[in-house]
Amino acid sequence: MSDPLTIVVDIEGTTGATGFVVDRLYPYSRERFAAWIDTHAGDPEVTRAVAQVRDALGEPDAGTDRVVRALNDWLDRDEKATPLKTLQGGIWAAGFASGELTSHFFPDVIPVLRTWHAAGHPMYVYSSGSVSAQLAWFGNSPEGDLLPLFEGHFDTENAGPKRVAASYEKIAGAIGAAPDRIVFLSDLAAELDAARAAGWRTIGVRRPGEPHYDRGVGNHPEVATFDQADRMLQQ
Ligand SMILES: CSCCC(=O)C(=O)COP(=O)(O)O
Ligand SMILES: [Mg+2]
Repeated sequence: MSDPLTIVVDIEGTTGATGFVVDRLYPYSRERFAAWIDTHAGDPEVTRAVAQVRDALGEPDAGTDRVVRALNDWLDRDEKATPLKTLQGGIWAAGFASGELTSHFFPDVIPVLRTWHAAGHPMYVYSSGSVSAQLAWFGNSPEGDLLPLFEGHFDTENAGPKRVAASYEKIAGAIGAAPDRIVFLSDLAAELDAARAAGWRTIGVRRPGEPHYDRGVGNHPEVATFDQADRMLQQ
């Protein structure tokens, strides 16, 4: 018998509502970028992210105001730029640690994640949200700490962009699993296409009410809930 499939999940639109991220988390970070950058000037993660913003702008001497403007422009366009995600991750992690933020999951998700873990499926997260954001998110769920369910976390910094096949090849190498023994669940066809191009199995999560619903998930096997995904994996 073959090893259990490795399951990799996206966050926004797949395990939780896009609206929660955009309406709750994004404003939370927007209000705090300037103070965060100025009060964490000695933090290497912040220094690196600010340098990446300056590089992207082509303005090596950009001050905090200019950097914050760039971050907010990316937020307005929902551009998943790595330095934006790094800085958001630090700000959100502090918000989760203080109890100001709690994460959000669709009601079908946590029970199925527990079932998959109990059945021996190694599970990972791959999100544009930074690894620090992911750790805070899964560590502070309405049902407590979900981190023990996962073997590891990938983001655009340690794996690369989510619409590029090479990122999935890199993750498969890091996990040490054969590509055709990994299944990726995401709400975005472009991400699923990239995973499939790397040889992964794919499941498109298409939830009524989500902003990407009308776009569909291309020609990937499609579910509306994690219960349906669980049944699909058992076939
Ligand atoms: C707690 S992670 C925050 C979500 C986020 O910032 C994001 O961009 C999610 O994108 P995903 O790749 O999970 O769709
Ligand atoms: Mg998503």
